[in-house]
Amino acid sequence: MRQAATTEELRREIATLPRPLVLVPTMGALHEGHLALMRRAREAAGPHGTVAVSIFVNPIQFDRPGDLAAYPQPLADDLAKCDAEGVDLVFTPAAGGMYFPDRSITVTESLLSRHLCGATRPGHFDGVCTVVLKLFNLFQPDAAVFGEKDVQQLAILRRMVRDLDVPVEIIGYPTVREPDGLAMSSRNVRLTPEHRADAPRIRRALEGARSLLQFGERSAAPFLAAARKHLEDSPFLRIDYLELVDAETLQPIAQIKRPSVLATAVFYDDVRLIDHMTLLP
Ligand SMILES: Nc1ncnc2c1ncn2[C@@H]1O[C@H](COP(=O)(O)OP(=O)(O)OP(=O)(O)O)[C@@H](O)[C@H]1O
Ligand SMILES: CC(C)(CO)[C@@H](O)C(=O)[O-]
Ligand code: BAL
Repeated sequence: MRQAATTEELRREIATLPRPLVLVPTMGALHEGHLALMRRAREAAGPHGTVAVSIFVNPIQFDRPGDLAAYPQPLADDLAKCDAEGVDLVFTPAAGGMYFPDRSITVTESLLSRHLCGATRPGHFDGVCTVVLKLFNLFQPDAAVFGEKDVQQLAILRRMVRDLDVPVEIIGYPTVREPDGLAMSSRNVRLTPEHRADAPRIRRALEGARSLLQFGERSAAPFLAAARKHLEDSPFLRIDYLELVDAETLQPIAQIKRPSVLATAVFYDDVRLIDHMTLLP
C-alpha cells in the first residue's frame, strides 16, 4: 500500500497508478461502514485498477469547534485497516495541509442544503463540497464511493458533479449497521454505555413511523408525530431535527406522493448522530 502525506506526493503517486481509479473519501476512525465502501470501490476499479482512500478531518465542515477537537483520529489503526482491505493508496494530509491560509474560494450549495443537516450545521455542506472538489481535482478519480447514511451529502455531491460538470461517477452505498440497528458512525465510540444502549431507538423510531405506510397514511404529520414520540421517550437524547422531505429535492413535504426521506439528527450530550429512512408511497 502506498501512502502520500502531501499534495505533491499524491500527484506523483497518482501518475504511476493504474486506471480506473476509485476514491473513497473519509475522515478516518474507520469502521465496517468504511470498509464496505472500500470493497465497493474495488468492485468498481476491478482487480487491476486502483482503490484510493483519503483520510482528512476537514476543519471547514465543522460547525462546532468541540466536535472537531473530539473527532477520533486513530491513524495507525486506520492505515492497518486500509492495508488489510487491499487499498492501493492512502492520502493522509496534515491538518493544515489542504488549504492555503488565505483561501478565498468556496463551493456553495444553495438549495439541497436548506434543510436537515444543512439547516442545523451552517456552512457544513459548503465545507464538504469544497474539500470533495479539491480531492477530485487532486486524485482525478474515475469514480468515488459515498455512504447513503449521509443522505443529504450524497444528494448534494451528485448535484455538484452535475452542476459543475465534474467528470467523476458518484457511487452510493447502503448504510451499514450494528447488529442492534444503530447506523455505524465514527462518533459512536464517544457515546457513554447508557447512551449507546439507548441509541438503537433512532432506527426503531424511523421504522415505527414507516409502518404507517401500510395503513394507507400519506400525510406527513402522523409520520413525524410517531417518530418524535418514540425519540422523546428517551430520557437521554435531544432532537436536533426531524423532517420529512422529498427524496430528490430534500425540501419538506406535506403529503407522501413520491419517494421521500424521513431523516433525523439527535444529540446524546454533545455527540450528534444521524439516520434516515426512505418512504416509498
Ligand atoms: N454506517 C455507514 N454505512 C455506510 N457508509 C458509511 C457509514 N458511516 C459512514 N459512511 C460513509 O463513509 C464516508 C466517510 O464518512 P465519515 O468518515 O464521516 O464517517 P462517519 O462514520 O460518517 O463519521 P461521522 O458520522 O462521525 O461523521 C462517507 O461517505 C459516509 O457516508
Ligand atoms: C466526504 C467527507 C470525507 C468530506 O470531508 C466527509 O464529509 C465524510 O466523511 O462524509
Ligand atoms: N459524515 C459526515 C461528516 C461530518 O459529520 O462532518
